[in-house]
Amino acid sequence: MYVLGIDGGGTRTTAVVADEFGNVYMHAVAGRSNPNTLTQEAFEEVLRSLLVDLKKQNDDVFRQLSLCYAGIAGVGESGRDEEVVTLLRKGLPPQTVVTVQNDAWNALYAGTLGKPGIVQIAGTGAITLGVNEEGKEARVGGWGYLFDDEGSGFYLGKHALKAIFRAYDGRGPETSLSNRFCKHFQIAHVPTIISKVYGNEHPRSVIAPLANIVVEEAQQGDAVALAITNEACKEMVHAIHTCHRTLFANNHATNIVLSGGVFSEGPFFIEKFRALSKVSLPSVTFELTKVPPVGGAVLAAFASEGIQVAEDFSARFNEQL
Ligand SMILES: Nc1ncnc2c1ncn2[C@@H]1O[C@H](COP(=O)(O)OP(=O)(O)OP(=O)(O)O)[C@@H](O)[C@H]1O
Repeated sequence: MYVLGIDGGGTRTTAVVADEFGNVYMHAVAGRSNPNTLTQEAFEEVLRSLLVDLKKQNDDVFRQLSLCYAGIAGVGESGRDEEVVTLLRKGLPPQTVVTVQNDAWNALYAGTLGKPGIVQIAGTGAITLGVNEEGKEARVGGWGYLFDDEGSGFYLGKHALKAIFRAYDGRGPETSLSNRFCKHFQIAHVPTIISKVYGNEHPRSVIAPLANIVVEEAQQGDAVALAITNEACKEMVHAIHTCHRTLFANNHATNIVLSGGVFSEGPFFIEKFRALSKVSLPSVTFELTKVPPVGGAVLAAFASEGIQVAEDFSARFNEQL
């Protein structure tokens, strides 16, 4: 069975046609596709060009597409799902069943390989989502960087900035983050960071990338950086517990997937998550995604029809992508 998976993000949109064995037939990339940050024409053009590109690559397979699952950023809360379904239908063969969801679901299935579970995403922003065996869905957090998004890159960066200014004043302990941030911004003194944060770029784009440094310093043993990452993990585990309680019995053997740039140093976080939930959620397992998000979209398409994929799906998919 041929399936089209689409991962529409804030920077680019990826589409892949694959089968249940993980064979990849077509692969196309276009610009960002969050409908809330694009004009209607620009949004339609991204999806149209993506489908035209795929069709050109292999018209024979394209005509046989059974399912299309598009996980698109900004879709869900905005209530624009139906509009996106209609748009995709225009460019797809008549028999193709189209499903449109928020792109966070791609991340879940990229880890659970199509099974129920929970995903904790921590990129620039953060959100917790899950689905159970009955198809019930739950979402916790991710309501915006100004007051939510605990555990995100922005959260880590913001708390680290707070800490270096406290250290500068003598209100808080010394931290290696001060030197690291000065080097990062190529400045000599901590207060000069202010002009960088309140400069021309959006503060989120300046603050979130500091997360790499925070995690590096935490791994090097800096107590302040370590406390920030520990607090972030506690917050995320709180969100995971809340989501879990809504969907599963306490002793359910749930897959909890960690996805997003903040988890690049996977084992460091997995260990913390395990320790924090050892008593409260003894049967859960934490894991990183096994295929890229677009692979998660393909898996979500199969899951939506109750189709089991081959055991070596991820290995073949990753090899062929
Ligand atoms: N090795 C690393 N260790 C810790 N954090 C990292 C690492 N690499 C990247 N990050 C952080 O991950 C974040 C970006 O992650 P990602 O690319 O998944 O997010 P995004 O797609 O831009 O945002 P979102 O998922 O919120 O839409 C940044 O805050 C960055 O600092």
